[in-house]
Amino acid sequence: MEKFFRLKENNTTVSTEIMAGLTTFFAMSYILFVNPTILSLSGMPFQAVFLATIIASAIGTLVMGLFANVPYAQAPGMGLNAFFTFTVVMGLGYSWEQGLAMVFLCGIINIIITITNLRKLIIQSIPESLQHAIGGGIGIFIAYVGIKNAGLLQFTSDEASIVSSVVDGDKATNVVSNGGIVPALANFNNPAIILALIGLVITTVLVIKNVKGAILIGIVATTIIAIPMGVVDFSSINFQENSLGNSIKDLGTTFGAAFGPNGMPSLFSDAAKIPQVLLTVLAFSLSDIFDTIGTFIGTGRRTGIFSKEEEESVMTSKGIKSKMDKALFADAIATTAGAVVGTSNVTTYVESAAGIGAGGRTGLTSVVVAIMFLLSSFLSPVVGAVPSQATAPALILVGIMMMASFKEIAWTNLEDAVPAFFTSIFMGLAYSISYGIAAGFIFYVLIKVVKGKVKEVSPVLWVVTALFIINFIVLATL
Ligand SMILES: Nc1nc2[nH]cnc2c(=O)[nH]1
Repeated sequence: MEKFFRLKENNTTVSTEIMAGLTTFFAMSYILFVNPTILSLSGMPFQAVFLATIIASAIGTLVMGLFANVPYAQAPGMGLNAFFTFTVVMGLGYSWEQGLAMVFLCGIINIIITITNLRKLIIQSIPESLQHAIGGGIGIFIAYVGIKNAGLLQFTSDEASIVSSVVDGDKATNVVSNGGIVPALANFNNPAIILALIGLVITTVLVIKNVKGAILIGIVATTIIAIPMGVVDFSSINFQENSLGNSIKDLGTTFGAAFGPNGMPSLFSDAAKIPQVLLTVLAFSLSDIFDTIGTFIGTGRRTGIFSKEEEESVMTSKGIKSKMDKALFADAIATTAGAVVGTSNVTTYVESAAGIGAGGRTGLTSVVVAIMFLLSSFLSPVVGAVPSQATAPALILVGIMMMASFKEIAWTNLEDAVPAFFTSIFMGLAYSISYGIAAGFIFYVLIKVVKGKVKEVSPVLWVVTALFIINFIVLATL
């Protein structure tokens, strides 16, 4: 174990890595239930997506741990599963099988740009100030995920602002609203939100006091407190209905569906639709590629998981040799594997920062997360019992830690501050890592042009910025 993961060299121990793995797993375990909920709205069977989520996350996370030896975990991303269901299937009218075929193509593009060093060129082209902004922005993003999961905010939409809604019986299951939706502080009048506050206080105190395992202790303590408060009810767990047998039976429907008659072949049968198919694959790819790059730059820099020398060797070395190369490769193959089993894009999760914050430094952390994913195929009801209010404080605190990158940005110089704002704060508000990066790039290029400093914009940055603009125009007109 010591030799394989080089624990001593990375200043860590087996117990720290296990604690970090559990922390990351519980911080991201919501995806086991949220991903099937979102993707099943596209017509995919819930139980099949549940198992596909586990299989794809476990494969991606294991490769990350065993091949790259870094403490990152993977799972289907929350931005792209919504894009899959609400834009590609419901909006553009593709079948979910065709959607999976597009995700598969996106995975192949990811693999190609990773092994041909194109991804390194892209990373190299991101200006230093924007790299720090991405780091701090991911802090805002993850803290915002935590604040929302804790239930600290409520959103009210006036009727005129509702763009579309899905209604099931007398219940709206999905509502899309424009800017007329307004966030506000929630009312502290129910046990769930009071539990979130208790969890936040416990975790803050433990973190400030530098207690070992603070974040995981916070999650466990909050879950235990949730039982007498009635937020978690173990007696209502239905082991029968959520059995592994049921999920395996259903998996046959999604496994390989990307290549069935309703999938890949039908995607290219109508020549008139091919441009739209290619642009949709481009939208998937841009978002996926920049999400991962952002997550690695944002979380790896500050913690030293990817050292300065490592980053430099990434730029000069050929092939897949450095840790970062291997991590990017592990990320690239996970989306492809996910499309085969039946889920939208699998990506490196920002929640990995929670385990890194708890001291995780090697692939052993990821192996623990992968084992937990596999175990949850048997124990899904128990995993589901950890309430989101218990993991939310971990996300908020880790987000705060990541915002330290902001100190590297010259906020008083508007030439730096404007792109940094869009890359970071807007990333959180738009709830998308890659669209934050896109907005940051666009304003960076604009400002350099206006200032007569065009030479400072690398060719790769020009191309990527142009692709993002095309992407936004296409999404607006589809
Ligand atoms: N990097 C990343 N982390 C996530 N955690 C939850 N959803 C996402 C996502 O889309 N990207």
